Amino acid sequence: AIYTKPLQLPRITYDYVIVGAGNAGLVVANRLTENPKIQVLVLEAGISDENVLPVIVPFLGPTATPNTPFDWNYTVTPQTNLDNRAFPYPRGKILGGCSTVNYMTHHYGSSDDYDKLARDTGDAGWSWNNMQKYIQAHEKFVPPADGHNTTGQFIPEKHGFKGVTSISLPGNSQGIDARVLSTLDELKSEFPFNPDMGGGDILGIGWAQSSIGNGTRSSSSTSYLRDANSRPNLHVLIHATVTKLIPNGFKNGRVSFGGVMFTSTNTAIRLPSFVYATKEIILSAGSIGTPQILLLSGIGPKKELSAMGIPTIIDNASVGKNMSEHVLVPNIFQVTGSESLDELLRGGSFLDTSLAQWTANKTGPLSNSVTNQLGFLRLPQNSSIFQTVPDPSTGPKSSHFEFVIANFWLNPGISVPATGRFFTIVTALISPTSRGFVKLASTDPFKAPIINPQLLSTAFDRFAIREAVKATKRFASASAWKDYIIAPFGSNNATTDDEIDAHVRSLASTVFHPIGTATMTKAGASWGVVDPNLKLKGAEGIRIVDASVWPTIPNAHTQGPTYLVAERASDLIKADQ
Ligand SMILES: Cc1cc2nc3c(=O)[nH]c(=O)nc-3n(C[C@H](O)[C@H](O)[C@H](O)COP(=O)(O)OP(=O)(O)OC[C@H]3O[C@@H](n4cnc5c(N)ncnc54)[C@H](O)[C@@H]3O)c2cc1C
Repeated sequence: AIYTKPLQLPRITYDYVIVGAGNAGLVVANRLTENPKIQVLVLEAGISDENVLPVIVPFLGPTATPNTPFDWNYTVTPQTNLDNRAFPYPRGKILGGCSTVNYMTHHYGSSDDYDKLARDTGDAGWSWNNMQKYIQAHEKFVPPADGHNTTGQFIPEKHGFKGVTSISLPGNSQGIDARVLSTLDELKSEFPFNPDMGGGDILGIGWAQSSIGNGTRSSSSTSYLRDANSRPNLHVLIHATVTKLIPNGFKNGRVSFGGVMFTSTNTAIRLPSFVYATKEIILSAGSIGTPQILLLSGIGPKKELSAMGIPTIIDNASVGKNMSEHVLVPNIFQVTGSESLDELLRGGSFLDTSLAQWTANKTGPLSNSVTNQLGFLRLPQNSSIFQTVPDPSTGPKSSHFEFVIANFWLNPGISVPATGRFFTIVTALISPTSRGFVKLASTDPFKAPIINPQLLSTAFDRFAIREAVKATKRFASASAWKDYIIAPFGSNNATTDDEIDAHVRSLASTVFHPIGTATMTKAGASWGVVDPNLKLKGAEGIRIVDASVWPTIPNAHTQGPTYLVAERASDLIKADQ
């Protein structure tokens, strides 16, 4: 059941308390309550996702953030290498977390990502070989909203059809789809077609897969929670902000945790409440929330904690560090004709008729995510940067940068101009070597932490994103675009390296894929926050299950890898029962 006030809770002690009803937390909640004897409470700071149109209608996804009631509304610190710009850094504050507010692109990364994770943690359980079975558990591949013939657009053997979360191919074909395919044919040595990037082979450009079913967003809330919500042993409290983890003694020579302190934002007086876990507390508050709660609880770098006046319970220098992100640069072109979808963003009659169509039968442009085709590409092996920097990709099947192709103005944070038609090739840096951090700005749990991803702070990152932008120019020079693209828009007309760097610095932000702030490492490693079983190092009773545990950012939009981590985490937790 979903409760809105602490007084509605049926008990104060549960087997497991999960902090955060987000992407990962609701997977664990579902899997653990498969056993009717296990009592699970999930505490979520955000609101219910019911009847919130921007999070239900796929194409409206980008309007779900920033600066909305279901966003944490964070801002990154001014980024030195991006003209000192600070910009919004959305995170979902709603049932389903970021899976409810994201752009729905869905896949799992390269098989190399998982094999590297297995090597780095010394645990073969994280290898691609073992992790693939969780795709079957997680994924319910369904027909696209327009019911078109999908032969040749994906490889069925790579997918699950009986899992929980609906995944589909694009539900509304676009005028540019054929132009993209023709470009892949014409320039196949640089931009090969990938018949299916949903199963570990990500290189090349192909059809996007999205967490959409029946023309509607499929989030961890609409799938894992809805699936399990009628179970009497699952309890979810919303409007509940967790402020601290409470120790209850020592076990096996380590500090043991059993209590969770939280404050309801839905009561007249904000007083702390307490709940208890007899088995484990599962921290699933995401890459920003998880380190914030650890630090508020005295788990983190002693120097930082002491400076804030917080007594150190576990001195761990890695908490909040190793933050890694995919840098995003929109490369916008002006186009002719009326094929582009910009009118939807301008809110005129096209939006009205599209919304009426979506309401009537969940089809049309609004039933789709922002992209029909995307892909992952490598820098050439003889690139000059590799003379001084080792290849940071997770392996030969992994990429250095990504293209996301959108038939409209896709520039997160900057509104579409009042007139004009646009086409965007978004480039993203997929193998960044920059590392940033999250740390407390205040001991007040209701104050946002300091978030500094330190984007483009290495020579490799600046080189790779520059080369990615150059690649978009070669892509757009194919004959398929000759009668469509009029000219590059604004700073996208850059040609020299210096001009491209200026274009990047002035427009770059991120794909909102933070990971690494509670990194998983080998049990005896000198750094890291959790061990390969996702248990908090130096503690008993706490596991961390969310995107923050990834040591290296996967070759994916991060919801898919987060789902797989949460599925395996559920098995690890069950194995200890
Ligand atoms: C705008 C945007 C677009 C994106 N687009 C895509 C995309 O297209 N495809 C893709 O794969 N990925 C995308 N991502 C990234 C992806 O959604 C996330 O990486 C992933 O969902 C993170 O899952 P998580 O479980 O780690 O965290 P979350 O899903 O963020 O879950 C954390 C939960 O914990 C709650 N919480 C935090 N602190 C507290 C607290 N103190 N007390 C109680 N509850 C708390 C939060 O409210 C949230 O519900 C996008 C993200 C954003 C923000």
